[in-house]
Amino acid sequence: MSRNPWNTPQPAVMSTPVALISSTAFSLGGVPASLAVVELGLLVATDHTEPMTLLWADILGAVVMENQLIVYTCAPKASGQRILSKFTISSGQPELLESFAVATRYLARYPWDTTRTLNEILQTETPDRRCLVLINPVGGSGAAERMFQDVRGFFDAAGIHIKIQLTEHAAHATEIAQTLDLTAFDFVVCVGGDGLASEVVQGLIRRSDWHDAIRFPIGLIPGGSGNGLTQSLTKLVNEAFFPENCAYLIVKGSPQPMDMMTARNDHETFLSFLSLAWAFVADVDLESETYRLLGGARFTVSAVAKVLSWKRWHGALSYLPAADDEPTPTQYWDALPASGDAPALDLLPPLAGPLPASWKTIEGPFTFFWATSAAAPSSDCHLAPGAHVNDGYIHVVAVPENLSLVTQAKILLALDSATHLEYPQVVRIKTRAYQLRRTDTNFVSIDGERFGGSTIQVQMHRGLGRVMCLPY
Ligand SMILES: Nc1ncnc2c1ncn2[C@@H]1O[C@H](COP(=O)(O)OP(=O)(O)OP(=O)(O)O)[C@@H](O)[C@H]1O
Repeated sequence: MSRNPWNTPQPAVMSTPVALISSTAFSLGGVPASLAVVELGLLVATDHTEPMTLLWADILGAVVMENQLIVYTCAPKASGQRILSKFTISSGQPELLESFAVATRYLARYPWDTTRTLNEILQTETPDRRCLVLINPVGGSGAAERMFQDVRGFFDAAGIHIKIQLTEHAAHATEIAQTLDLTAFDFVVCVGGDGLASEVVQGLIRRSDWHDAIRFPIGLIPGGSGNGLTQSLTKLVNEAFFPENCAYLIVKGSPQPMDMMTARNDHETFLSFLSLAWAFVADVDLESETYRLLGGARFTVSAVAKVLSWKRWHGALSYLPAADDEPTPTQYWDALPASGDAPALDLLPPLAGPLPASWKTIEGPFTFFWATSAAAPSSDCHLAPGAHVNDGYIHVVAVPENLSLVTQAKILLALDSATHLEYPQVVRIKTRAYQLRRTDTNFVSIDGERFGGSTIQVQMHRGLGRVMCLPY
């Protein structure tokens, strides 16, 4: 169950609301109206209509224009998609309008707290926020720029100042993140796929101030072909998966801890926030580049070609098993001081050395291997139901055996509905550190990016980074 305070079911109308401020000096559509700031939202009433409540959960902000209070809301439609709309109410009393606007902006941003007095709220101008918006113009089907224009209103309504920058080439987002003045913005928004966000993460972790930089909050709008993190986040807080809802999570949200993993081979390290795919999935992901002109269909075409190729991947998975009764992993920053050149790798054995006695090993051949920190490493694949972006665990889903063409196809098709776990050939493992030793020389795919090496080790760091989201 989500602990998100905004998402608890709320009645549209309060029966006995206690008002923080209320006034009858308003008019709505030319008829006298009353407006009250109550626990659930703004309560509006006229003599001619049923009272209605604009919920704080849906309100993004408010401004005063001439003699009007304009409240921006984004209640979801039946499909769950949030739609930006304006509610306007008039009054001839400018100070009253301003009081309601200040209180609305405050309560739209911070959940109701009875310890704050009206005076405190009215004297606290909610600070504006600033964000850098990075857009990958070639991500997915190339529609990221237009997609951001469609959701930009959510940022404006919430009073967030934005600076837009289009990425001009591969690795541009890494360069930007490496030199970004972290004091100039409150967070960065990536409009693209997981690959764009991954580039930002690589830039942040390569800085000399990495221990501050890696906690710089990242928001995501799904404008790529692989949008696993946004899919996983929306699921966690019971939001529908639409670009508007992802914008809502950013503007109504605050920085939330996000697990990250260090992957290493014998010559480099890579910081991942989502997943490592090897075998079938990695080959399909990386080879689908060849079919980019086909848009989203490129993955299907690439997958069919790969199933028919009858390829198998040889190697061994070794991992630190998680005991059922082990204590919850400690958040990285609670356990370790901000020191060293990079996140500490205390759970991994030397790359060429023997494995710890407590580790287990599964030998291949592997047909399927995907390790994820979130439930959905890709928007249409519910790989590890129940996995949480801040549970401190890596969830490995693998098939360490040969499969018939038919069973392989059935398991792949079952990923969408998470029924793949019902197949006895599918193994699910929970771990904080693992090693993959393999004979093939293909790249694995980490958050959509290529990574090589015959031996790859991965360690989880619980809550190392931060993502903009509603509390989860
Ligand atoms: N202007 C650009 N020109 C070419 N490549 C770019 C540009 N901007 C970003 N990229 C590259 O695009 C890659 C993929 O981006 P992104 O994840 O946003 O989209 P995607 O369609 O989901 O990608 P993927 O190919 O991983 O499925 C990034 O890793 C980045 O290197």
